[in-house]
Amino acid sequence: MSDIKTSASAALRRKGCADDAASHRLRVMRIVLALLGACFGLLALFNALDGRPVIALAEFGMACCGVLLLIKFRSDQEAERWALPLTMLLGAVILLVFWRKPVEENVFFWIMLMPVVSYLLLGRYRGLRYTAVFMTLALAISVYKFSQTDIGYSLTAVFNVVLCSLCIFTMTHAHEKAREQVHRQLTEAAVVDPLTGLINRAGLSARFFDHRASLRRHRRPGSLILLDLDHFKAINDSYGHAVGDRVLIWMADLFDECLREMDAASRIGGEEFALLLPDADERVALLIAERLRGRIAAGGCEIGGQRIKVTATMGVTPIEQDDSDISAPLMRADALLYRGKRDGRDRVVSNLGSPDSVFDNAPDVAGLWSERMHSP
Ligand SMILES: Nc1nc2c(ncn2[C@@H]2O[C@H](COP(=O)(O)OP(=O)(O)OP(=O)(O)O)[C@@H](O)[C@H]2O)c(=O)[nH]1
Repeated sequence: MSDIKTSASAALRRKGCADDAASHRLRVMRIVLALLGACFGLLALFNALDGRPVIALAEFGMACCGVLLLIKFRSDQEAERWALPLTMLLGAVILLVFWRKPVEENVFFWIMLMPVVSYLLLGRYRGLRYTAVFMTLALAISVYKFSQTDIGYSLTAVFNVVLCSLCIFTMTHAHEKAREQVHRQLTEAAVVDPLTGLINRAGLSARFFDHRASLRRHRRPGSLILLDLDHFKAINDSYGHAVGDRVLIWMADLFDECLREMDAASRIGGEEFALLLPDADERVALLIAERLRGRIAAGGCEIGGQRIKVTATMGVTPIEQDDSDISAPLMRADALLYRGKRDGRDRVVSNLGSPDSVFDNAPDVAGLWSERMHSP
């Protein structure tokens, strides 16, 4: 029903506890830049003391670049944008030094660093492609250099570098794959209710932010239905907790049946559900809530051959332009829901009035419903 993965990362990002791909990249990039700055600074110092001022100056320039970029990179977007150019620049510098220097085995160490850096900065797929290209070029340069007479390193050294690089390449790939899997699982677990498979409040909050962006950009309406099962404690007491659980799952299935792809159904409490309906004004949301209420009350829930009477009370509210987060519409819907509970339960309450009074003289109700159910 909802794009759980998108919700998950967005929810975590907004909760500030994300190991989301972009913020992971930003953190890694800052570490890489700090290390490069320090390494080039040290190399510049050694070369200056060793009487090689030109190289020392170039290395000092690289160290300054690293530090400047470290100060500049503050946002996830910048990290995403600069990850590839930075990796390419570093790879190009290493290959250039390797190509230019006739006797320089030290460059081998830097070559072996590249798989790790590219996987960390580019992720699994781009890291794999980039490392493959980089390693092929490095190997081609080694082979070319062997064809030269002034070669400064042995075939054994090259063989060891190739083996070591392959090991690092494979281990980094395996590690990045495992990290991504764990990240995905954790992200999903953080926003999915394990019993019903619906998103939880964090997931709903993420969907709300997505919806709010489109609400502000395109001025599309949106509504929220807060639904609470009536006397659920009595169901648990009469039939047992396991049957209560089955009723909750049945509710989730019902949402799957009655809502569209773009709607977000969430379980935000024990027997409390919130339905975020993008592109539905208050009137349409009221109609949907009333149809849903009718479906729940009419059929009841059949579990293990016995029919369990289930009813629900709902509060319906439109999403307002200035709702800064999901708690604002939730509070409004909760007040309406409370009114419904107080007035006898098994009803839908909105500020428009009762569904009967709103739809009594509306010949377009069936059309409104079918139009909504057939849109994506
Ligand atoms: N089976 C099951 N029961 C749950 C779960 N989470 C909460 N509950 C139960 O849901 C019941 C909620 O009871 P109340 O808050 O009194 O609400 P209610 O009985 O539905 O009464 P009203 O909301 O006033 O109509 C409690 O008995 C909780 O133990 C769950 O995951 N599974």
